[in-house]
Amino acid sequence: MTAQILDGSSVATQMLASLRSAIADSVLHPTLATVLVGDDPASHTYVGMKTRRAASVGIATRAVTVPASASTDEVVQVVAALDADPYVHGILVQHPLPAQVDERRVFDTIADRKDVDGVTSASFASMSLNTGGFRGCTPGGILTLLDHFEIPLTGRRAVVVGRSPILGLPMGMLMLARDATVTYCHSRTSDLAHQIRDAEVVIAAAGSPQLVKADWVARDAVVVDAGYHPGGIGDVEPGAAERAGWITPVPGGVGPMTIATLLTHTARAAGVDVTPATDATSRVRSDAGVPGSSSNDR
Ligand SMILES: NC(=O)C1=CN([C@@H]2O[C@H](COP(=O)(O)OP(=O)(O)OC[C@H]3O[C@@H](n4cnc5c(N)ncnc54)[C@H](OP(=O)(O)O)[C@@H]3O)[C@@H](O)[C@H]2O)C=CC1
Ligand SMILES: Nc1nc(=O)c2c([nH]1)NC[C@@H]1CN(c3ccc(C(=O)N[C@@H](CCC(=O)O)C(=O)O)cc3)C=[N+]21
Repeated sequence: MTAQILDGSSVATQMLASLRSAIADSVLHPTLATVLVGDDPASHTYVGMKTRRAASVGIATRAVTVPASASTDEVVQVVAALDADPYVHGILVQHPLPAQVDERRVFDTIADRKDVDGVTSASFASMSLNTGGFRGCTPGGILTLLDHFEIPLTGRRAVVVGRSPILGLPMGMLMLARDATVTYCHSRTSDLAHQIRDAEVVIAAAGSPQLVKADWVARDAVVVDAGYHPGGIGDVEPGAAERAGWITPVPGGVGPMTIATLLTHTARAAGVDVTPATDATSRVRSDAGVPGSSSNDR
């Protein structure tokens, strides 16, 4: 049996279609500012993808680039100016920033109402405490995807591989808020294979190509591969699809959901009424039904 596909591309396309009509029906002109520090080619590619996708739904973008040699204060000033600009509704500061820049200070300069990427300390607290605000785009997009396919989380053993502040850490907190039993693995975890063999839900977000081996994956597990490496390679070995119950493809899984979530948040930050049906990111519901008991063959 091969896994069923958590098709992020198709869900993202539906979200973008609803977004496009909601924006067209409004008098508002949502604008997203992207801040790119340095000249990392991959980061330019991501920002380019976001810009094109934004244009396709009627969201304007303003791309700000800052030299790779910039200090923390210089980047903070750029973000503060965007905070003060009434024509900018959302701000995305592309991660990672150069080593000399204090990423946390830069993120925390973003005003809460403009934090459409969900990266500030305040947004992290809201995600953890379930008190509103914008979710992180990648973790929020993953949760929307799991909800779309009605994957239950309540009571399930979920393992997150990675604990970065924009992805792994908030992902685990969101699943905890949904009553999963969450375990974090990271670079100092000594028994990664064992942890994954025991997991009913695996979120791979380590940034290490094919780190998660196919034969670690439990039968019928839900596998979300957030890794994204050149050549369409994820953090999970492709053979995992032979064992998992559900799996995200790379490409076509988490990536498109991240962008659709970012753009939905941007429209909402501008005041566009994006109905909950098109966006589960603002909705917190309790899981219907009983968690599936996936049989581990160890
Ligand atoms: N598709 C999308 O929309 C997005 C995809 N990504 C992708 O997700 C991946 C992770 O991104 P990001 O969180 O920003 O990355 P970071 O490099 O910031 O964090 C990686 C995390 O993985 C952990 N880790 C690294 N190596 C191992 C290992 N061998 N075993 C266990 N844990 C490990 C690290 O542990 P420690 O804390 O101990 O250092 C760290 O917590 C990347 O491939 C990135 O490209 C990211 C954002 C969006
Ligand atoms: N502050 C911040 N927020 C981010 O959300 C963020 C970031 N920094 N830094 C970099 C990572 C990476 N990232 C991706 C988004 C979409 C795809 C995506 O759509 N990928 C397509 C592939 C498209 C193609 O290959 O042409 C897919 O997976 O199907 C990939 C990667 C967001 N990131």
